[in-house]
Amino acid sequence: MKFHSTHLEGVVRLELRAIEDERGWFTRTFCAETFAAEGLETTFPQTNHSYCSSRGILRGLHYQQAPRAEAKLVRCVRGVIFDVAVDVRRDSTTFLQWFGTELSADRPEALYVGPGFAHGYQSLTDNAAILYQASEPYSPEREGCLRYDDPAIGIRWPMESPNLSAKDQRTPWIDSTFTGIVL
Ligand SMILES: Cc1cn([C@H]2C[C@H](O)[C@@H](COP(=O)(O)OP(=O)(O)O[C@H]3O[C@H](C)C(=O)[C@H](O)[C@H]3O)O2)c(=O)[nH]c1=O
Repeated sequence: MKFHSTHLEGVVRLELRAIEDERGWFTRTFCAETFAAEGLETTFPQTNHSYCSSRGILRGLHYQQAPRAEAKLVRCVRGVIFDVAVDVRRDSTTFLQWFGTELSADRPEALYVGPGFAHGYQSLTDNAAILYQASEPYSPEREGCLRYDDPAIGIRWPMESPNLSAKDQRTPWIDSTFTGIVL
């Protein structure tokens, strides 16, 4: 696997090696030793699988605050999604900057989103799904939310008028009182 840095320190694109044969292909999606050598989290006590029945669904953007700030290793396992990370680390030089990338189940790739980033994704096909490992257990009491269309962040999503959960619809835009999180 190859690790490609992004303009956000802590968000890394993974190019996985597909070993092909007449049956199909095999790829390793995680390796503690390799991740440790890259300075990435290596312990993922939880794995989540989320499915979007139709294109245009947008989940997020969510993050967990310290001491439950979590890294996520995201793989698209069905269809195609647009995956986004937003830097919410208070003292970061890229505070509130975002990175987005398309992930496809047909390509051996993943996105590592480190602690201190809000994460969200939009389904670009019907029946899209992601499988993602989290470095902290689910802690709703520590959850923070950013609105997908917050002008303070300016994310350019591929599809307009997304289908949101009630929780995400209720999420307000941030104002000057939002100072991010400290890890
Ligand atoms: C995340 C999570 C959720 N839940 C329960 C809580 C709700 O009853 C139900 C759906 O939760 P929610 O609407 O927050 O799911 P998403 O909108 O997909 O949220 C996710 O969206 C973006 C993409 C993320 O990166 C986070 O992992 C996560 O916040 O699953 C759990 O029981 N455990 C969990 O780890």
